[in-house]
Amino acid sequence: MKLSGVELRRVRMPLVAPFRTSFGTQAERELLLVRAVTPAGEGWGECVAMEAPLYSSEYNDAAEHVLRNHLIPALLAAGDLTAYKVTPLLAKFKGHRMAKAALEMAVLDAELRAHDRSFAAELGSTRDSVACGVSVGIMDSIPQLLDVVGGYLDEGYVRIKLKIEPGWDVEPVRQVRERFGDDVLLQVDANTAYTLGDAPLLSRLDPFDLLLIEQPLEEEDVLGHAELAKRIRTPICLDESIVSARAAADAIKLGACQIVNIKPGRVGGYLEARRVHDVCAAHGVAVWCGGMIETGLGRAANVALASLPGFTLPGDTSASGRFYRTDITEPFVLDAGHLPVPTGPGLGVTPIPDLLDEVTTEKAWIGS
Ligand SMILES: CSCC[C@@H](NC(=O)CCC(=O)O)C(=O)O
Ligand SMILES: [Mg+2]
Repeated sequence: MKLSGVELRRVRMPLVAPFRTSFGTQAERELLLVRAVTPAGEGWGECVAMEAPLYSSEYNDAAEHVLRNHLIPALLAAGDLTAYKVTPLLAKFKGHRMAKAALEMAVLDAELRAHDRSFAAELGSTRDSVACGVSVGIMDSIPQLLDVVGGYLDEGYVRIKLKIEPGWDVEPVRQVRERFGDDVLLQVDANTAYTLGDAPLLSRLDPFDLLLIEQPLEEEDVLGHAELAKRIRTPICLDESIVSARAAADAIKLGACQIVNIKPGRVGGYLEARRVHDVCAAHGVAVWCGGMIETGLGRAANVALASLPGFTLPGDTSASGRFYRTDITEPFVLDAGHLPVPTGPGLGVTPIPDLLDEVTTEKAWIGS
């Protein structure tokens, strides 16, 4: 199919509550949406970069700039286009995986809608719903944390993930275990906040039977994670370090991780995310679907991805209401701790025009 043009939208959505991680606190989500227009119809993509380069080197202004000036023009010039051609066509541009992922997602959505085929069918889904975990930010106090965790368990979430950082790690985990027991599936995410020298501290998490500790060290310290894995019992899961299927294979071979958090935006798209899934499955490594506070668009695609066979751990595929009072699509609502896998063509969801316009701060058209 031919790409007629692409609309870029900057969107700003308030969060229901501030979300604090080891790299900062967010009270709203600024993000970039991509609408790919073809003669056969249109498709939507969501860029998961943040307002500032705090999670990774990407951020919204840079994603918009590289899309507008390099990535979209390359696809406009390509003539006949399919989603599977996007990565090879954009390979000459280094990095910018989240920007590339958003563009590929929009082209894939347009193509699948035109063929009346769902993301789930295309990716290789084997389930019609996925078990959902929830990510809990760093709180002002332990009592506040326990209230929030209790609320999510009452809502039916099947797994709790606690954000940690030096000074907020062992004690919150101990208190959650004491209040809610040993049967709750519990894990922690450090977002690179520790160093190998913290191994003795991190080993104090071992008695709490955590599913995993996510990205304790900085993203480039793969060998450090391999060494840490020898010093603590809690399984190590990598997030920020895994930027491609090749990076996953290397990290697994080096013993740097026993579990992988897959985020399509971080690895350059849903097609590469499936390759990461396949590489991990080949090594017997469990994966789960991470989250980047997506709108219902990215959430729909993530739930489809999370229904592949190797996704054996609950992901951060929470309901729309975890972060947003009003989503820009029909909201994803938890049902007995699960979300249904969208079955409609493409993403299976589309933005609700009035709601999207309410949160749109800028629009730009690139194309004919
Ligand atoms: C937008 S930054 C959030 C990154 C963080 N994501 C979450 O904690 C899950 C957020 C979600 O549920 O969408 C992670 O490192 O895993
Ligand atoms: Mg993480």
